[in-house]
Amino acid sequence: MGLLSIIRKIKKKEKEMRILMVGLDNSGKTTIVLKMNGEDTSVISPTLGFNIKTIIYQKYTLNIWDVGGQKDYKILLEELL
Ligand SMILES: Nc1nc2c(ncn2[C@@H]2O[C@H](COP(=O)(O)OP(=O)(O)OP(=O)(O)O)[C@@H](O)[C@H]2O)c(=O)[nH]1
Ligand SMILES: [Mg+2]
Repeated sequence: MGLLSIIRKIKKKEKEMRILMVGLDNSGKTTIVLKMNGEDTSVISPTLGFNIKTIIYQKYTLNIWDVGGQKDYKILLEELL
């Protein structure tokens, strides 16, 4: 199932949504976000805290929260979930 089908299924009416990227540190979360946005992925550093990137995908606005996977950020993640 593609990203657009998943989005359509979850929220048929809402055009803006928040996507939380979670996973272990060094697992490739930031790389995925950058790739989705067509950005360079040749130099990537561990995410400190979190970064928010807004991507317009067809008629949807996706606010992607890319959360650092290091154990120091587990408390932060619990707050965001
Ligand atoms: N071989 C390979 N390396 C990858 C892939 N995706 C990401 N990487 C590399 O893995 C490393 C970590 O990628 P990140 O995107 O920073 O991982 P992250 O999950 O955001 O890490 P944190 O921010 O620490 O939580 C980087 O050096 C990437 O270039 C992949 O599909 N294959
Ligand atoms: Mg990262």
